[in-house]
Amino acid sequence: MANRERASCAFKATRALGIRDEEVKPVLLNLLKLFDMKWELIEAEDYRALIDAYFESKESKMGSDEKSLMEHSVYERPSKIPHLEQQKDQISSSTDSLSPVEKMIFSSMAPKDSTCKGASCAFSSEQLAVEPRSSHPRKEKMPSNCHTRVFIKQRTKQSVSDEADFAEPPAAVHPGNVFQGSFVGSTNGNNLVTRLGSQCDASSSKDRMYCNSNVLIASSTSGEVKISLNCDSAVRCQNFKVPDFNSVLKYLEDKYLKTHKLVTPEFSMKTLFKDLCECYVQVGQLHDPLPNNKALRIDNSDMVVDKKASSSFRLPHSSKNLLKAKHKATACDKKRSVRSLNDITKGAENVKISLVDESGNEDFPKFTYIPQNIIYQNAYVQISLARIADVDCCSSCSGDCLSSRIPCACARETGGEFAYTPKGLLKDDFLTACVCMRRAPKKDHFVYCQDCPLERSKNEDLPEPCKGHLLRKFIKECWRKCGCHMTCGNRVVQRGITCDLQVFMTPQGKGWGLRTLQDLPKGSFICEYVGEILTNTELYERNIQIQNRGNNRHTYPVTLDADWGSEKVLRDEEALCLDATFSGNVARFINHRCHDGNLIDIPVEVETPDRHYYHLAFFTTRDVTASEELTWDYGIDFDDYDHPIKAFRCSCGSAYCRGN
Ligand SMILES: C[S@@+](CC[C@H](N)C(=O)[O-])C[C@H]1O[C@@H](n2cnc3c(N)ncnc32)[C@H](O)[C@@H]1O
Repeated sequence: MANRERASCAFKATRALGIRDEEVKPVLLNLLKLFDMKWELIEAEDYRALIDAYFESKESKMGSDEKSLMEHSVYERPSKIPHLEQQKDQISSSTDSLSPVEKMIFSSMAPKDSTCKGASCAFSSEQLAVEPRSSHPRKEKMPSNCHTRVFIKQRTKQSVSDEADFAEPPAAVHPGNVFQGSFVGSTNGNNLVTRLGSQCDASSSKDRMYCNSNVLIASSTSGEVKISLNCDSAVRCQNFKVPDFNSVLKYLEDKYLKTHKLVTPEFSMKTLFKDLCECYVQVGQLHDPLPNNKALRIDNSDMVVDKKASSSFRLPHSSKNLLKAKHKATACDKKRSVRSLNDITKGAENVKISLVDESGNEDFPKFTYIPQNIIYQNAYVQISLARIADVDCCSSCSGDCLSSRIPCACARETGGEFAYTPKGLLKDDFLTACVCMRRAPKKDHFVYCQDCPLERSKNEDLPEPCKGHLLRKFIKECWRKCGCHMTCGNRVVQRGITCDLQVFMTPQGKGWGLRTLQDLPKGSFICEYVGEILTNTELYERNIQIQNRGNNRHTYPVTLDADWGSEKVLRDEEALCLDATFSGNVARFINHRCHDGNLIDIPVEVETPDRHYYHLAFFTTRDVTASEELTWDYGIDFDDYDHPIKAFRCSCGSAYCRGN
């Protein structure tokens, strides 16, 4: 790959964390210099060297107040990359810059000439990586098979057993010993060093040299506590991969919850740490614990917190409860961490779609990701090649229909012209017509049902007359029976998502939202609205069930049937709707904006020649810049109090807001 491409990939990775390209650029240039243009060192582990360096540079530019604010309330920096640390050749060989506690840990853990021998590993002060406390990045070196470790630092004056928020990011994580032993404590003036591990004898420096120092806790009267975990038995496991620490914590938490371990009288911090080490080793061997299904349920149990965005060693909330720590409110309590998922689609789309919660407070959404519509139960969607007549397809075409002089049969729907440009964007005229029909509909843009299913759902006995349904312009894409290639320019929606999207927690209280991580020109296809296809009857029953459970709906079903508004009476068990509440794609996160949303939903006919079933696709109504939230007008009548789905109080921020 050329430098330019590699740089743009690096920016993509940092954009995913909400960092602007201009801020990353100087850091990237510095790193390239430092690493002698060795891109692979920067790209390793999802650009962690770059992200690390970015935060270091940010911290070094800040005043101390700002620094502590950042440490306590905004981001938690990703952890160091151990093997990169080894590669940096400017290595500090002294402990001068270490805090008293750090020095104490090093000097008590092993003598300076200690070595690594197979699985048994002792550290020298030079060998241990230390999370820099100063704003100046310090280069560290570690022995090759002792390349990871954990440091946990607490800034409050509590004892370690009260610890409930291990908020400092780990410097590195090392596969080491599963420990089996007892506490051994030693005091040194105002400082206390505690070691856990059966094979250690704190009184013997010789033993210490080769002992399997499993947990070392050091505290000082200034309130600083450091905990070092060493689980080096994992070194012996051939298939061990350094796990994400949040996954380890979740694993441990689940284990405890299942067995009610914490309520047993045997509970102690020692056993907790022992278990933590064991879980570390276990998760390190479970490389791909989840089957890569097309549709996987996302819930907290298979949540993997992205290392990049959340490498801090922080106990999940329920773990905090489990610890039952009497935790006094301190500045540390308020510390939040960016929590993220690397890909909510779990590989089901062409592109990864990340999710970030910069507030660090939210539960991840629970739903099943599906990349294509699925029929819930009774919806009658008839897809068959036999139903597509020759006039409904372009079987004699080849290659790219857009390049042919005469538009093929598939362009008939869009007035004999294709809806797309050769660049895959919606043509301006077509888009403008769609937007105008939506934002300034004329009388003749509405159709009225004789017996409206929507009104029936509001009042079955005495339905009001139909209020009218907006006519829609359709796109017709080429499909299987067409002779053209899959790369034909008239196949945009069916090729799926191609842009860089991210689900994020909106700061305006709208819940999760969707944003773009790249600039998007007007007319770009974003995604389809994917969900379960239900009949109107099924949707009605589902709404009642949701209400009976005392819940409000959080997703908005859309009507998916152009027969609505037709002359014939549309029966409830025929009318189709799309609901993404339980199963859906990324579109379920797109929030509403009154009138001037930057997206519009347009029906697309793909595999059926009629409009009983169609796809609903989102396109940008204007140029959209990277990091802008994507929104569309749900078409809600906020004054319709009889509507089966209660409207929310709108905080779209539009000058034309109808619902606040
Ligand atoms: C399709 S979902 C969008 C994703 C949703 N925010 C979430 O967290 O899953 C629709 C729901 O989002 C919220 N929402 C969407 N647009 C909103 C707006 N403009 N103001 C307030 N809440 C909004 C409402 O709770 C609505 O029921």
